[in-house]
Amino acid sequence: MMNPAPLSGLYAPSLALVTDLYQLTMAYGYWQQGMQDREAVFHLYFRKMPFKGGYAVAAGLALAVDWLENLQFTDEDLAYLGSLQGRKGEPMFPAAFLDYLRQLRFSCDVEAIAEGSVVFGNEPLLRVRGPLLQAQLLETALLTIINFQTLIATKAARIREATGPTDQVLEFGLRRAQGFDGGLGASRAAYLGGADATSNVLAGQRYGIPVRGTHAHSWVQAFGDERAAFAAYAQAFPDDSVFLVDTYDTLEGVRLAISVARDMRARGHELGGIRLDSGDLAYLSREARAVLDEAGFTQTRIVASNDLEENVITSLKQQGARIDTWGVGTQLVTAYDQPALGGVYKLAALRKADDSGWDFTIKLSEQAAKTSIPGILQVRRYLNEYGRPRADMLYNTAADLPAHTTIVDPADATRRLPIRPETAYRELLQPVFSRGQRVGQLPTLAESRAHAQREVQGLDPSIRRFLNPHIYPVGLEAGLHEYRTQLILERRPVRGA
Ligand SMILES: Nc1ncnc2c1ncn2[C@@H]1O[C@H](COP(=O)(O)OP(=O)(O)OP(=O)(O)O)[C@@H](O)[C@H]1O
Ligand SMILES: O=P(O)(O)OC[C@H]1O[C@H](OP(=O)(O)OP(=O)(O)O)[C@H](O)[C@@H]1O
Ligand SMILES: O=C(O)c1cccnc1
Repeated sequence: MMNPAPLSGLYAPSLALVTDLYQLTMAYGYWQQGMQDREAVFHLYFRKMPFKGGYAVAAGLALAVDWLENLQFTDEDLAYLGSLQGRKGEPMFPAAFLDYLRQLRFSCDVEAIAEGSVVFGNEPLLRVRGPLLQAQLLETALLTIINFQTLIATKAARIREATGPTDQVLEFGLRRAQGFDGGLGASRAAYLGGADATSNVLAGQRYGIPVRGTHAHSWVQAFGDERAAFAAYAQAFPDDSVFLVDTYDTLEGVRLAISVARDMRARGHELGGIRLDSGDLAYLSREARAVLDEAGFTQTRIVASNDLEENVITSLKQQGARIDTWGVGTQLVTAYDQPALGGVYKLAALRKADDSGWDFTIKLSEQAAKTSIPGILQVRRYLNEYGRPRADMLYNTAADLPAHTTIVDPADATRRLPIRPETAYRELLQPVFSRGQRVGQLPTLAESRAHAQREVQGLDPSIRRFLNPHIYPVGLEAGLHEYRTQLILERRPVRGA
């Protein structure tokens, strides 16, 4: 089926108010202090791997780019901000500041990891460098977009891992999604992460995702008689019919589907498939396959749905289920077992007030893993002799990199991985905006999807497994590790015994 070109400009006109109030109060404060143009560097990253998995799939960059390109405060936005009042009834933001916001145009540098890339905890997916006020203002929207997209793309990749590469995965989640926007975003991310199609028609129009579907139980109920319902559906879609066979008795439903399929075949049409939506899907699919094959319908597909997710799919496969198309809704679009990715956006460097260099900043935490990483970071992915990811190193691009680098595990500094100088690598953060202007072309959604599949398949199976996956090594370049340790020691209050 040909798909029309996707619409662009999802976030036009500007959605500048997709932010938390505190971003705007800080912006006002920076402007008042004359700090608005101090150059700053922020990193967006998550710490804990979603779904206790071994990898995540980066997603959302194209949406973030769309939002950034359209970013400006409209007259309506400014009128609303002008109407906000403080506790004593005074305007929260003075007119001069609103005028400043009116002329504000996005002018940051953005580097990002391509959508569909496999990523791990602590790695900046995005690096923003630019005027402090602006770079700070982007935090909430960037996190909203990247957190959700990455979460759902990762869930979809896991479901794809369970089904294997040749089965079909249909995303059926819209009705159970967190609202229209949640459903639309989830359909995009699910496709990027490995789903083949969606039932969500708006996502088909917006993003060019193939749309697919079967029919509901209500269709059968409306006819009362299953055979009549199937025949009527076949009349409407003689070459695109999938019959839902479990409204009354599943195996009887399969026999009726075959009876209608024979009539269809006599008229030169083939039944596309049947759908199972309840009961023991392993048993019923095996039985259905046997009956279909026996009747000569070996190409008729078996679609299954009913609260499916990667563990159930894995179990069904192990039980010899003969399902070749998986309809997955609730568990995928809501990321049911982990409904949020905890990505953060942290300030890592600030130009000195006298412009004589950088101050690298750090946020301390009781938990060592939560202490931020200072610097202007790049992620270098070292590859093994087969071109597969071996280990990732975060390093500060503003410091010299020695010829012989060593990766230090920030959770346990005694764990070190020396890197031979000839080891092949890729730099994952690539320019997307330079001073607010786009750099290069973004891949299409279908290209990012293909990239995701190559990336996940390029990982060692020990990292891809669901149960206690092997932890992929991600560490700090030794010099950066030492510098960070020194900053922590300088900042941490010393308490005597
Ligand atoms: N053979 C199986 N092994 C493991 N899990 C299965 C198997 N068959 C179905 N499931 C899953 O078990 C869960 C519950 O299935 P069950 O048949 O009880 O569904 P249900 O929704 O309660 O049934 P119904 O739709 O008839 O009310 C679903 O997530 C389903 O995908
Ligand atoms: O189970 P999920 O993974 O969320 O997949 C979507 C579900 O939505 C439909 O059920 P619903 O009962 O809403 O309608 P139906 O009459 O079409 O089955 C469909 O039959 C699936 O079971
Ligand atoms: O087309 C289907 O079979 C479908 C669509 C949405 C939800 N459940 C099933």
